[in-house]
Amino acid sequence: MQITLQKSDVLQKSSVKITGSKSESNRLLLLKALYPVFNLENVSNSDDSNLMTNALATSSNIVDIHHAGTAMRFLTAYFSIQEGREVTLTGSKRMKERPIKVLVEALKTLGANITYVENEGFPPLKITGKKLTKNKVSLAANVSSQYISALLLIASKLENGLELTLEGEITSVPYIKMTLSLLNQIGIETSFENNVIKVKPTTNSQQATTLTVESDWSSASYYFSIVAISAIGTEITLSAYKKSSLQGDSALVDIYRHFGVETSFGENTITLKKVRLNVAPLELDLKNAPDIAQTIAVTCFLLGVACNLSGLHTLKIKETDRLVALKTEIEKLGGNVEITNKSLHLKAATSINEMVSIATYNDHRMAMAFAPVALKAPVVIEDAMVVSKSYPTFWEDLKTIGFKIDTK
Ligand SMILES: O=C(O)C1=C[C@@H](OP(=O)(O)O)[C@@H](O)[C@H](O)C1
Ligand SMILES: C=C(OP(=O)(O)O)C(=O)O
Repeated sequence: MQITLQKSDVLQKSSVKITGSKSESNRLLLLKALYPVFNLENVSNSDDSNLMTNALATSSNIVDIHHAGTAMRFLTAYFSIQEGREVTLTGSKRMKERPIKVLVEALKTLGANITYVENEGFPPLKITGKKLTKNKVSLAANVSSQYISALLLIASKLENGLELTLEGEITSVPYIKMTLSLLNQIGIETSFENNVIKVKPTTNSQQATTLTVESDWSSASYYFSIVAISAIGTEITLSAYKKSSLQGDSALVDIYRHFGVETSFGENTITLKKVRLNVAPLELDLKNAPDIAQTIAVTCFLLGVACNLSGLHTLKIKETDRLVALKTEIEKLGGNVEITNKSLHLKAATSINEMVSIATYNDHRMAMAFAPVALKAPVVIEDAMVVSKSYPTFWEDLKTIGFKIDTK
């Protein structure tokens, strides 16, 4: 489905309730399968979390997780310890291009039985579950933090726990810390010192408790962008959020101050308000928050502000090569972008082309990051339902805050 977003005015004051974090949800769903003593509230209604729920519930020996990176990586570890079960874990065409060797090698070092069904180093995988007897492994930490989180999520089920040594520069660190915090919340002991993470084996004494997933900060980023390019005084209130978040993308609060957006915290809300017009060029390292790179690049383009974004080395192996996709689509709108393997450089734009058709490359974040363009010029978003990967009601929610959306 293709949609046309018409030039529209965001309501001066509006509010949106956003679904639970898909990162927190997919960790907690897996932990609940391992320790069925706790209840979850505000679980994400995203495709990726529904896929995770179904994959954990099925008894089928073929599990297809489509585009869901966290599900692919976390379930590789999960099925490795399901003794006596044989599963082929597969995904979309793109998933078969997203590397998984670092995780597979680490699990094999611990004793897992995993083979590649098609191409060496990539899904699909045939996993024969067994008891893993080793407890020490080193792995590269500069490719994807999801490999590390996957190992940590099963670590307390190994008879001697786990000691992970992280090699190289550690990428996406807040996601690793999120995993450790969630383990701690259900009573599992961990430590993270220098480049070594230790997880103690469980005593099976987890307390029954209810854990509430905070809403998704990456989804909130699109509203930060909308407020940033709106008139002074525009306010959007989002729920349910808290000040001490486990999600690294809560760095949005500091980052968008640069764009004249002030954030205030209510009891379980954040209110974003545009307070200042002048914006200086931006230099930013996003290695701790890769998922908001697209949002920020488009905000800068729409504000006519130059930016140099670094720390983007993981973007090439996500839902699409996000660096190439950003350059292509921003340039269709009239922007000037240079990219390397790990950075993006945008020149200050002076105008914007109308009725450009934005390709989304099976990437939810391409569709959502370019939606704010409509505030400057009418724009077409191709394959718009791609947003369901993380935020299925995105377009409905945009309508409630004043966007005009025509469906074709
Ligand atoms: O652990 C997670 O929930 C995630 C980790 C990040 O991936 P990388 O560590 O591969 O950068 C992030 O981009 C992804 O959307 C979610
Ligand atoms: C990269 C993402 O997801 P995943 O790696 O889990 O597919 C994302 O949601 O931006």
